[in-house]
Amino acid sequence: MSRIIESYQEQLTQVFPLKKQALIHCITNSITSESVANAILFMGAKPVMASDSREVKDFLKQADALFINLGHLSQEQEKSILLASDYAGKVLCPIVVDAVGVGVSSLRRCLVEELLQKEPKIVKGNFSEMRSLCGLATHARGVDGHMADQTTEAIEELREKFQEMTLGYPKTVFVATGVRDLIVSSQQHLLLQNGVFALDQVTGTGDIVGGLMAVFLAEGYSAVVSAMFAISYLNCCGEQAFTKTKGLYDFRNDLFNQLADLQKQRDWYGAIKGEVK
Ligand SMILES: Nc1ncnc2c1ncn2[C@@H]1O[C@H](COP(=O)(O)OP(=O)(O)OP(=O)(O)O)[C@@H](O)[C@H]1O
Ligand SMILES: Cc1ncsc1CCO
Ligand SMILES: [Mg+2]
Repeated sequence: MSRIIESYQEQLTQVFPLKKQALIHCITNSITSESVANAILFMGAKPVMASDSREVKDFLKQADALFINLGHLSQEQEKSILLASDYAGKVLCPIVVDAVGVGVSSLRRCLVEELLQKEPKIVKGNFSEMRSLCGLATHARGVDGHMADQTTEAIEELREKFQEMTLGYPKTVFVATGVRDLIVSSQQHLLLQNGVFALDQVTGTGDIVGGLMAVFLAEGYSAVVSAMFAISYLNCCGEQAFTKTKGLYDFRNDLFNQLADLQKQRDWYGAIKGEVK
């Protein structure tokens, strides 16, 4: 049994089926919006994708968590993101920020820095995005993570930077995704090891995992546990899908089937691999 399972076994055995049909307000990119919405639905929660600044507060009043994804930023979306994050901060609605493309655009970087002031529960991105956010050298190109930013040395360097970040932002958990996945809070850090390469080849898997983190926050789990559940569940679904399918599009479809189905197996978490420190 892995250290991760040992440490979180009680919560892992009880997480599914989800206890409330949480409403997740997503301000996300139009490229993968449908994937994020269906992933949230297939998990057993409810998505709403509302991003017009004139109505964002009305939707947020009903929401149990807010997912902000910078993937397809526009002036109007920036306005909505700032309004929504202000309001969520006031009503204590948990926020996940997906810092898509932050390594490439200073506009996005400034926005993430502003969002950090709103005390989001989780700020995530792939290794290239998160290294860049922390001021480390990066091979960030477009919105994809680069393998050179995920070597053991690069991961260790980022872990130290994340720990520094938690001194300034103690209420935020920092997460980097890729072949391995790093989760760092002011108290502890986790390094997860599940998943398959096909998850990197299908667009939006990072966006989905951000939406799933918001689902678990809405269910009342801590930020570390929510990040771990989201990544581990998606990656176990990916492993299952990969064994069954031939082409990438079949893989993508079966990944969604698995999101709905794997949770029905009591021992779904048995394949989780990783370390806790
Ligand atoms: N090569 C890989 N091996 C195993 N798991 C992977 C691999 N690449 C990505 N993953 C998993 O896929 C999910 C998405 O991570 P990734 O780093 O690709 O996000 P991303 O770059 O933000 O994706 P996108 O921009 O397409 O939404 C995570 O759960 C991660 O653990
Ligand atoms: C391809 C792409 N471009 C901006 S966001 C996005 C989806 C992955 O986040
Ligand atoms: Mg991403």
